[in-house]
Amino acid sequence: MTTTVLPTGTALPPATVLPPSVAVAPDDSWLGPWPASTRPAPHGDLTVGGVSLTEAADRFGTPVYLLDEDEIRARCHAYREAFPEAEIHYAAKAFLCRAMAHWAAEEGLGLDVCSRGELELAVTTGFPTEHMILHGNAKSPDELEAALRLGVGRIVIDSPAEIARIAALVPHGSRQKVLLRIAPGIAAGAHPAIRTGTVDQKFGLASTDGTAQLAVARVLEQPRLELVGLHCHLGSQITSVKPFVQAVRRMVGMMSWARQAHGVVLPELDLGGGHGIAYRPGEEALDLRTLAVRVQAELRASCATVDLPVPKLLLEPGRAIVGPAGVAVYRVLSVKHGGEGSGATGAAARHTFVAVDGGMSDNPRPALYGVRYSPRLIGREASAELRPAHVVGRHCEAGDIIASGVPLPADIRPGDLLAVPASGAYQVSMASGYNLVGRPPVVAVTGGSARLLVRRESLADVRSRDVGL
Ligand SMILES: Cc1ncc(COP(=O)(O)O)c(C=O)c1O
Ligand SMILES: N[C@@H](CCCC[NH3+])C(=O)O
Repeated sequence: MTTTVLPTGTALPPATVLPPSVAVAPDDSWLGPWPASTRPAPHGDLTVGGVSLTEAADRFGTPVYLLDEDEIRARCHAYREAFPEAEIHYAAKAFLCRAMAHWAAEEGLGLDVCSRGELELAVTTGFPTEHMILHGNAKSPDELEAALRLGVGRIVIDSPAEIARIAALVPHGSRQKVLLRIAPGIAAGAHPAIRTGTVDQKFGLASTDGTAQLAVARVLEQPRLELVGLHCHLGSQITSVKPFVQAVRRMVGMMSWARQAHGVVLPELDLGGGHGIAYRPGEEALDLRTLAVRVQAELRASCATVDLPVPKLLLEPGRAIVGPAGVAVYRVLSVKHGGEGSGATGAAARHTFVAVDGGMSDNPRPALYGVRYSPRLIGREASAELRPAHVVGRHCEAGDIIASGVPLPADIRPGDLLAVPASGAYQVSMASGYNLVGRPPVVAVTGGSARLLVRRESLADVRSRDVGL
């Protein structure tokens, strides 16, 4: 895996001049890397949601994450339209703050939560707990206790041991709705670390060796558990419809088995999330409409084949709701050129390194999965020719790389601003305290105004947790 080295394929000769027009926002497609509201503005600026990115950088400091509220709402709406009979639960792990929970609720989405933190933050916004699904391959006793106390709608059982554990927490006279997470034996997802549909990994119960079948029987024996359906989540950043169609077939097969073996007709099928987005110009996203047509048609057909009533479909998209709505803005802190000779890859090359004031502490995805982004200069007209540069973070690791070989003006310099599209998912939510630089603020933009949702983590925040000497 090439996560900590610069890929040799991007080592363009220093003299290579790329075509003068970088793919300029806005992208026509709502699945493009920039939010649909993105517009060019004077002096090389861009606006998103009517808000100037350079003004936002000045007002909130950098790095800063902007979320286009209308884009998020439109994406929630698009899911509801594409799957009119399904329940759509936004996967909070992609990004959660109170405003995000509020938008999801207002747009008629439920919430997939996987920790007590996510659950209780959403509860503080008044998010209805009956529209929440609790996940987790290792739920703690206090998480389960909180979920039951607060009335979470469904709990997804992810291991045999959980069955009796959850049942024991359900008060006398009531029943908890549960789904069983199945590992359907399908390999899909952009990186091995985010493929969760295969049978030999930590999520779900394998249907190939009888583990899942035994778990169905055990759940049905528990009078305080109501088995409402089966769940699977294949993985993340999947850009093809095929694995989802295959999953429908396998899951319906399993539901058919449950009826034959136990006489139960399970009313729900949860297919999880995993819908891929474009991170760079020209990259493919999963097409929502095609997904909707193919999955719903397969569900009807598979059920008809085994004479099962069509279950209610549940989906849990995270990235596809919030990812394309986010833009990260960084300030350049230093520009330097690598020396002649071998770099981290061992290949002879001389690269330009543009270092910004954030990096793997606000976006660990490049270091985790070897992915690369497509930053662009904002805030000044650049007449210099475009040359390939590596945009790197400020952290103490050579693998802290945001982009490789992206075209930037040859006179890029400290003080310049770089904006990175498709930054709404799994960046702020996976931000860390590395090097104690402080996690960045999150700002909502809509209708020409910007409002702070999550403030920057300060030295005072860090000090307040540090209680010993
Ligand atoms: C159970 C479950 N549901 C939904 C999601 C959301 O995935 P994505 O953000 O790729 O749509 C995840 C994360 O991959 C997950 O683990
Ligand atoms: N964190 C991953 C996706 C995994 C989603 C959680 N199951 C990403 O950044 O792409």
